[in-house]
Amino acid sequence: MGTPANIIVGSHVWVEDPTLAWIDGEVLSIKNNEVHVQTSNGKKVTTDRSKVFPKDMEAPPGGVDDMTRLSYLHEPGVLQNLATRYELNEIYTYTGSILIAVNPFQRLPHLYDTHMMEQYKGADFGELSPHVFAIADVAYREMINEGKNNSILVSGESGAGKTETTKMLMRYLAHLGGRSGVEGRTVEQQVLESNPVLEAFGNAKTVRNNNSSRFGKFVEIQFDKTGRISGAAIRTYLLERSRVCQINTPERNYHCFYFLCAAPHEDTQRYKLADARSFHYLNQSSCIEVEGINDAEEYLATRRAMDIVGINEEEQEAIFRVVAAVLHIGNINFAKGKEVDSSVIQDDNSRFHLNTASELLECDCNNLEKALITREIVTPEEIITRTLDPESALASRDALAKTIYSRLFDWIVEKINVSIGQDPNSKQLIGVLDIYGFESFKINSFEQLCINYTNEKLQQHFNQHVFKMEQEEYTREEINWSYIEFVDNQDVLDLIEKKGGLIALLDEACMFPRSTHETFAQKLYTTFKNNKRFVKPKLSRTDFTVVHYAGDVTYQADHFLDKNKDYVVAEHQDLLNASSCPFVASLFPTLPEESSKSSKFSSIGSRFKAATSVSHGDLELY
Ligand SMILES: Nc1ncnc2c1ncn2[C@@H]1O[C@H](COP(=O)(O)OP(=O)(O)OP(=O)(O)O)[C@@H](O)[C@H]1O
Repeated sequence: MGTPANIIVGSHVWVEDPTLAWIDGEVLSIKNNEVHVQTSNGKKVTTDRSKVFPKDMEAPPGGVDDMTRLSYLHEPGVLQNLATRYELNEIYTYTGSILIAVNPFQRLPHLYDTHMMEQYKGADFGELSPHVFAIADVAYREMINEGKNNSILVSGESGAGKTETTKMLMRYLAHLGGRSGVEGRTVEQQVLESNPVLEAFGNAKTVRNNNSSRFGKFVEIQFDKTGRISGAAIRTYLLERSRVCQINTPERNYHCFYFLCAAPHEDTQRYKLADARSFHYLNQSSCIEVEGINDAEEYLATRRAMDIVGINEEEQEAIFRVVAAVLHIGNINFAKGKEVDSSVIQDDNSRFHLNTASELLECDCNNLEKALITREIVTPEEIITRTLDPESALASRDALAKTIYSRLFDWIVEKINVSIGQDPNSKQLIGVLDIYGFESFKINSFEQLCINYTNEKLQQHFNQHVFKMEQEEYTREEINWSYIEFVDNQDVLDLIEKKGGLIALLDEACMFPRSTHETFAQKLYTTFKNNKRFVKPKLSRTDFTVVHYAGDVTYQADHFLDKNKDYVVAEHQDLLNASSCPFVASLFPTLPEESSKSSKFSSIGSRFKAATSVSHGDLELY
């Protein structure tokens, strides 16, 4: 990064610090590659020359509003600039045409009022202080003036402020393209008002964020010829299904479960609900209440928001019935049956939850029981019914809960789209993509691979467009510059998405009945033995490391096969398709003959691969 500066005795520099990340200081002496630095907090540090970065002593005290104006574009310089501005409540900073937002963790209403919106309307980019409105304004103006579709990408780690930023972008676009004096609710109002509904069903408290979105979102705003908003569509992907059945302290399950348990008595009674602590899907974590969230109030607010987005009373009733059913399903436990590898409903308590779940889903209770503890195997000659041991029955139970919940979420998104309405004649659109940033945890699974793969794609987009564009501009303007080095990540993408790559091998493993996560991992080890971007960790039989552009991430292959398979167990499909509740039956429509005969497996990884190319297909990204 940047040009290596001449560091001599007396130079002001930055060195790494274990607690502060970076600390400034002065070079005392240099021996070969060893640099001795007196830091500003009174310590003496010895470090390698390659880890010492020059400090710009002439940097303005309030920082610069565009990082490209920094004398040294290195990590400590960038962080120092952001920190200086943050101290002054300047949360936005440009890097060329990219906006960096630092979460203020406090409401700053003056930044987002109508007066502010008016200021940014039509202002030249860079004329005013960096702001999310300026980004939306460029996207809108270019669309109007040049007829270009645009896409704004909002990325960052969990809790960084993506959802808030997306809301501000939408608000500003609604301000520019909104219609006044239209009867009823306008498209833009509906898009904004759909947020509380999506958040109730798709957000949860995580370690980092009390209201973390557990799905990716692409909002497409359509405009008519005059630049007025004429339609919108929301596409969501990769809802974290595992959260429905498994959570750890201090996280929570999806908000709607707690909202419903805190609903007025007549509602909880109708769904036979009790305290949230009595449900297995919620009490695996000791966190039931969240500071700042009043579940009882949120329940009513969610109902109101559903009214607004066109989900009628009857549909709301059905939605919450399904949510309650998922909770009851989670409380069904199994004991060993008389026969080998068989199971029975554990006790009266479990039977109560089984009965209640079947009442709420309006499906046959015996069939529900059968669907949980047996599995039919279709062979060319006959249909064999196999019993499941208690462990497999639990897995079957959780699979059912996850399927029901994710179908419910998809239904809600679809319903919002229908009620907002699309404009089939729209030729112009602005897309806002709110996507998780790069993730690397202690334990990384299939979800992290999908997320990091998307980020590799986005990184490549930046490499190809932003860096190249900037460099071409410098060359055109004959500015003397040194190449900004960027890491080409095509080889990581090849490893993941190419024919014979990671996703293809995973799909292949999912199709062979005898594959296990061990055989899958072994296949990866042999196939990518000489791949620079792939590492087999020592002493591990199932972990693998991918050398991503942002760092190494070690994935645990354990649940990859299951997580990649998006299939509905045939018994579950038949059971719910036969529900006498039209709403529940509509979540499980009869499959066309063709696909029901063939394998029901559809790969989430491959779908994700397709989605990442669609979402930034031919759109211009910011
Ligand atoms: N511009 C802002 N002004 C005020 N508060 C903000 C702003 N941006 C973020 N926050 C605060 O930070 C919290 C987390 O932000 P947000 O939910 O947008 O993060 P996120 O990046 O979408 O996280 P996740 O990926 O977990 O969904 C918000 O609930 C809000 O309290």
